[in-house]
Amino acid sequence: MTRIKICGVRDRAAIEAAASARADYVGFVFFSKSPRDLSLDEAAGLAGAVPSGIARIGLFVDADDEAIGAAVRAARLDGVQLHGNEGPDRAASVKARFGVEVWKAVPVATHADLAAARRYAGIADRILFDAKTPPGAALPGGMGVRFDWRLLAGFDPGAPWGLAGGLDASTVGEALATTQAPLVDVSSGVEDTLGVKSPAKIRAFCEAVRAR
Ligand SMILES: O=C(O)c1ccccc1NCC(=O)[C@H](O)[C@H](O)COP(=O)(O)O
Repeated sequence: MTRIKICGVRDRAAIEAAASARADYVGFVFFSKSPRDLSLDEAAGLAGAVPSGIARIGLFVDADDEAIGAAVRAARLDGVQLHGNEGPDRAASVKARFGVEVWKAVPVATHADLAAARRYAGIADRILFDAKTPPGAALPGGMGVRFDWRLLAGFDPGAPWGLAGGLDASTVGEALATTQAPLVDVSSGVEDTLGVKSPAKIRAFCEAVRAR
């Protein structure tokens, strides 16, 4: 069954919607430039609202150990998603130090970008293929940008993986048919406005995935 991650949750209604729609993961963003950024206190409060059976993944962009450690403890994170320029050595170091799952986001625009993913095989617990945002973009992810999913057809990164970038309830079926992704990750596609999750869109997204 395709796994689902709802990224960038900021309130209990989004967590409840994700839980009732049987999402597998919720993502907490720890990146001050993001409209989805959470303080440690906010994250700790939200973590308490996540039912067992849903894993909490913290998203970081080139963060240091101090920042990651504080968030892992405050939000009792099950995993860390590295969404910046972290190389394989940094991914390995985060895994060894914090003992949580490590996901590495790999930005994709062309076929050549896929090769980068293999550097994380055997190190990252999951590789997340996300669209490369345009130069000068406000954020390196979470912007509803998609890439050509056909690039992933038949590609084996050598590790568990997932697909992100520009997914929503109306596109995820085609994305899954094209890529056979074992996990899909969505943020802006289940929002009403930037950073504000829609429980109805979360439910519709999960239903579209499960309908496959
Ligand atoms: O969500 C953010 O604000 C964010 C900030 C910095 C790096 C990554 C960020 N989000 C990543 C995601 O939420 C997802 O992994 C992915 O990019 C999908 O986003 P979307 O295209 O909006 O569905």
